[in-house]
Amino acid sequence: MDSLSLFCTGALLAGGLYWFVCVLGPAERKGKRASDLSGGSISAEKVQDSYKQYWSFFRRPKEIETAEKVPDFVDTFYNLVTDIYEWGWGQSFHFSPSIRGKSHREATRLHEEMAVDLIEAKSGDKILDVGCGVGGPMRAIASHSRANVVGITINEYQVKRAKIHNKKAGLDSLCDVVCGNFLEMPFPDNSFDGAYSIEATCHAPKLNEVYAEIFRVLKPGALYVSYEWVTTEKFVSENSEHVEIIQGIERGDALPGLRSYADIAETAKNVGFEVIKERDLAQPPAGPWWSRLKMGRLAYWRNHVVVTVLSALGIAPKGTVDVHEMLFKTADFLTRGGDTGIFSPMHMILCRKPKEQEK
Ligand SMILES: C=C(CC[C@@H](C)[C@H]1CC[C@H]2C3=CC[C@H]4[C@H](C)[C@@H](O)CC[C@]4(C)[C@H]3CC[C@]12C)C(C)C
Ligand SMILES: C[S@@+](CC[C@H](N)C(=O)[O-])C[C@H]1O[C@@H](n2cnc3c(N)ncnc32)[C@H](O)[C@@H]1O
Repeated sequence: MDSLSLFCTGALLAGGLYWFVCVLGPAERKGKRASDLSGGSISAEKVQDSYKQYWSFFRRPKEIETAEKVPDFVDTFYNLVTDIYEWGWGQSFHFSPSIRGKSHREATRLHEEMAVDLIEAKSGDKILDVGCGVGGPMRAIASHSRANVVGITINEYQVKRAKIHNKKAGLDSLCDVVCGNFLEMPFPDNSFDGAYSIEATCHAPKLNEVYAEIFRVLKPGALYVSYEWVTTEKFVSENSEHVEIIQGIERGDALPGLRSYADIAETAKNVGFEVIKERDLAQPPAGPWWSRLKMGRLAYWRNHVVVTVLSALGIAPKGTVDVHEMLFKTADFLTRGGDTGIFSPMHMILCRKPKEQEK
């Protein structure tokens, strides 16, 4: 081969690789590129070991007895997955019912706006986002209501990402983000006009602990809405397929054990809330929340090739392939959870902190 054809072949290969990674790579075109995938706050050389530690901790979620270690492992989980989530899903780390004629982006936004409408947030209010991720919902909610939103996440890397996004969106005057544990929040009693949590409190080993903490920081009369991950009334604990699906969801999503839908309102009442509304938003007429996952299978396969190539080239940290493979399998368990109807990621509960507190 002469040098000109060698050059042309090389240029074609490089162009093809660029197109595969940078053009096709970002499935949702939301700012993260495949070539930027990192282990969050974990240094590149420690990603593989951290993944192994995570996996051995969450392999058997029901057997986790060391509840106090959960937040640290949840933090590790989000260091490992945050970039992949942003790259392949977007800035809102949750599901939403699919809506005929609307894009995923629009359906996501409507699901987020519903939360803030339920808690009647208005301009000037101070609203708490419990487990805020990189702030997709926070930005939608702040621009919809003009309320001031303060988000809390256990993961320092997410704080950094959320602040960058807030600034880019011109919403940094309405949105603030702090790093902390939602089981011991760094906020005074009675300091928020409202609160919401979107698919986040499922990471708490004990739901009553996080609900009690939210109750503490809310002003009397304030509303709180949560979209909870639950097993539904269709889940049968003696059915081995059901158990396999639920355990698959737990270990691939850093969950210390999924709760039954029947426990949610009871827990809220036990910490002092009045329960105003409770509804599984996944129930008809809602379109399936898992159709987006199902439709994405081909893209996830392509993503896996991209991640494998980048990891082999030393661009993505070693271990990214394992993390991606875990997510690939988790997507399948979640889809099966949706198809069988035994699992819902959007069991909605709306609560009020009573105006007059009993002494
Ligand atoms: C609420 C939580 C997260 C919910 C979802 C946002 C995520 C659950 C599973 C994730 C994904 C699975 C497959 C990935 C795919 C293999 C990859 O190529 C691109 C990213 C995924 C689509 C990823 C995106 C986010 C999820 C859908 C939990 C953690 C409580
Ligand atoms: C699936 S993400 C959802 C993020 C966001 N609500 C959204 O919908 O985009 C769950 C979030 O809960 C946070 N989280 C989990 N356990 C936490 C804890 N103990 N304290 C604070 N945040 C926590 C994670 O860091 C992450 O930001």
